[in-house]
Amino acid sequence: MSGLSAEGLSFSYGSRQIFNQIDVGPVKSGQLTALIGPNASGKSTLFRLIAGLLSVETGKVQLGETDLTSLSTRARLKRVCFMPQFFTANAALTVFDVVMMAHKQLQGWRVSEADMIAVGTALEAAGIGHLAEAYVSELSGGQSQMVSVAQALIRNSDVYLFDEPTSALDLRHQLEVLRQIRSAVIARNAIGIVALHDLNLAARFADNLILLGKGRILAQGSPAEVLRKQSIADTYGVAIETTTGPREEIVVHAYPS
Ligand SMILES: Nc1ncnc2c1ncn2[C@@H]1O[C@H](COP(=O)(O)OP(=O)(O)OP(=O)(O)O)[C@@H](O)[C@H]1O
Repeated sequence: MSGLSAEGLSFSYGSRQIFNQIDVGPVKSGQLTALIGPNASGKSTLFRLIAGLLSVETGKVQLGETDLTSLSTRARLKRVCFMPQFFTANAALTVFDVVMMAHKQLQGWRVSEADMIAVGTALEAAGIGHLAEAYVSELSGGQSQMVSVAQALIRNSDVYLFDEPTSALDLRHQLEVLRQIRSAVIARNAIGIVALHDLNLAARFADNLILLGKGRILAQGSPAEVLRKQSIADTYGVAIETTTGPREEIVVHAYPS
């Protein structure tokens, strides 16, 4: 498998056009890419189109040599794992149950000892082993988000799409979850894209950024290439200054323009 790319992608919700013939990527495997852009710029819609949860009007989504738009839903779901922005699950299930369901999805429901161990290990790795027996209806917003990340990372996919996986997390958990996502994507040589609003987290954890604005790809490249004063000012309507942090990462300081 090599990169993920979209060519000539068009999509509308009814009469409302969101994308008109856009090209995305190629997004490389074995590194983390952050999808950034203001509210309503189309990040979730782009993820849903890549995952096949929405159908493209024109264009194709290519994973290496494979045109994903030509695959069956089942085949596509096996290759592309999408973590949505909002967690939904049946309230009568425990955290262990819902992570097991994600693990067994598309594989059949015979649960082996190895499956039990895999889920327990995934929960420990996600730092939520202590929540295994908790009902999902009793979780905080941040705990639910960590369960969603565990559900995604237990899957064995070629492409992982995370829609704002840290929006409900405290500072420590933001860093921990992004570290975990980044290591998993690199270790599996997978394609990983994380939609983020926090440009500093994007600059720190992602190798490449894609800047989306008003349904168009405005920039793609390294944090230094994408986080430029003018493009951020134009896209977000704020003034920014950038400095270099202690780990050579770009740090964005934003001010109302
Ligand atoms: N089901 C839908 N029906 C109609 N319009 C929709 C639907 N979902 C999203 N939209 C519209 O599509 C546009 C892009 O929305 P999308 O959720 O993809 O943006 P986003 O960049 O993920 O936003 P945010 O950062 O606020 O989560 C918005 O204008 C939104 O109102």
